[in-house]
Amino acid sequence: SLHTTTSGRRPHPPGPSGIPVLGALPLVGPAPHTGLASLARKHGPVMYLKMGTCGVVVASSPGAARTFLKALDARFANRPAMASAADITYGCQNMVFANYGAKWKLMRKLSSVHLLGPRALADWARVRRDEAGRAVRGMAESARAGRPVAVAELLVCALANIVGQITVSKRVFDAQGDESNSYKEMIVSLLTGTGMFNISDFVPALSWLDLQGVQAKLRRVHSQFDGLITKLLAEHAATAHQRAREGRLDFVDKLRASNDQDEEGETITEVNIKGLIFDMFTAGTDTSSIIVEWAMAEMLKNPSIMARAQEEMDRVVGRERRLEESDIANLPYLQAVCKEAMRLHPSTPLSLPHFSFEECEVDGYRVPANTRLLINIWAIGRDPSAWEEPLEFRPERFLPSGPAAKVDPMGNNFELIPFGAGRRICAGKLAGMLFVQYFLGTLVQGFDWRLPDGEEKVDMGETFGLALPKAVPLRALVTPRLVPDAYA
Ligand code: HEM
Repeated sequence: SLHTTTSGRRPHPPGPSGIPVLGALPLVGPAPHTGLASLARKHGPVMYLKMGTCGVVVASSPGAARTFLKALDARFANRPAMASAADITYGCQNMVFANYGAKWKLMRKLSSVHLLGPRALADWARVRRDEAGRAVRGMAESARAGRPVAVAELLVCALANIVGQITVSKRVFDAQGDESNSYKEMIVSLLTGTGMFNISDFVPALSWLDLQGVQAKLRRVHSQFDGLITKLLAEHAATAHQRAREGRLDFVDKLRASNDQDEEGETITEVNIKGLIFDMFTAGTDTSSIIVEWAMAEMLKNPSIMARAQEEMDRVVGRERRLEESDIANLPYLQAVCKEAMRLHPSTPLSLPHFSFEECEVDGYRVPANTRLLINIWAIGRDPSAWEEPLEFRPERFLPSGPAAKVDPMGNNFELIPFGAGRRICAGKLAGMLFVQYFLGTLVQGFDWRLPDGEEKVDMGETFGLALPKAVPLRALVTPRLVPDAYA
């Protein structure tokens, strides 16, 4: 038949042929999400290519994502061994890069029960309200001083303080400034380093050369980060008695306690604990802040969208008090803005790589065992067969009367999968959604926004890594719009 080669085996899905050794790597270019999207326009939504010695399959349409993350989800639930990942994640003993197996399951379950599931999230509401309050006070101060607000830095700082409190009972940064800047730099270097198409990962024979210098840089940043985590854990140990006496255990306390219950013979080691803290600080902070920053940039570019969002705030919340999380359900336009920002600016454009256990068949083609799977979330959100005017920032499409009213981003509708889908879907999707809605809402309700004098246009360029932040961080001037008491 058409799909049988002379050897009697089915062929791989279509794709570009590359050059010796590097394969298709040079075709992908420095911004792989766009490079792979243009290759997919030529070769199709299920594309197979060689990157170095590795086989890679790329899904670039909602239908292709459904095939891999629903029909074939179990077979692709592993993670590839990546040199750049092993260097920064305690040899993949964290959750994000763990192989699909009993240890991963246990880490995921404990994280959900004690940190990221609906009940745990409700328990930490006070921490989020507190940090949003501090952020708002800091912004009111910037307003008085006529100083622009650096949106991403402000948010990363607030989110890291939330993560610090719920994992190890510690606010990690007292104020914005040098300390939070260096922390943000650490995260950014880690995310850009891991997301980069690292030649060593694809051509293991060349890995000792570290051609791009990625691993050396990652190892440096990682040892800095490990220093921070080690210090936090030492302080944490010193105050364990007090927390036990007062009955207010944090995530790390609960992880340790879970070992006494001997879950199916699996235990959480001290290295796993470090790995999980690392995951929460990296996966849990810059992802949400990137989306809020993009949403603010889009609204500064489109003032009528900002006006509509603020009009909704005035009607539903008023100006006498700050937004609360319980208001979000009554703010459909805010929700629509968040979805639209996630569609056009997903924080992890190629998701995280998956890896197949065994050979399988897709649309009559053969995908071998040990193939990497990339889901081009970025291209899917801009797919013209799924979205009207895909490049326009138009929150109205998600309103109850709009064409995408029923599309939710939680992994059920494959045209919008900012958190991925299936077994490996983002473990923090509820927290991420809440962070984005609550913090974006707080910024929009609390302040009027304008660009600093002399800046006429918002720069909308992207920087590619594992995450996709704005190339130029957004800075803007704010004016309070609530009664003064609301900022106290
Ligand atoms: C809006 C914010 C966020 C976005 C867009 C996002 C997106 C993603 C994506 C695309 C993945 C990969 C899914 C896959 O492999 O198929 C992922 C994995 C993960 N995320 Fe998130 N994330 C966000 C926030 C968070 C938060 C707040 C946390 C925790 C505090 C978190 C923790 C994780 C973890 C632990 C994984 C690995 C799951 C696994 O491998 O089983 N994320 N996220």
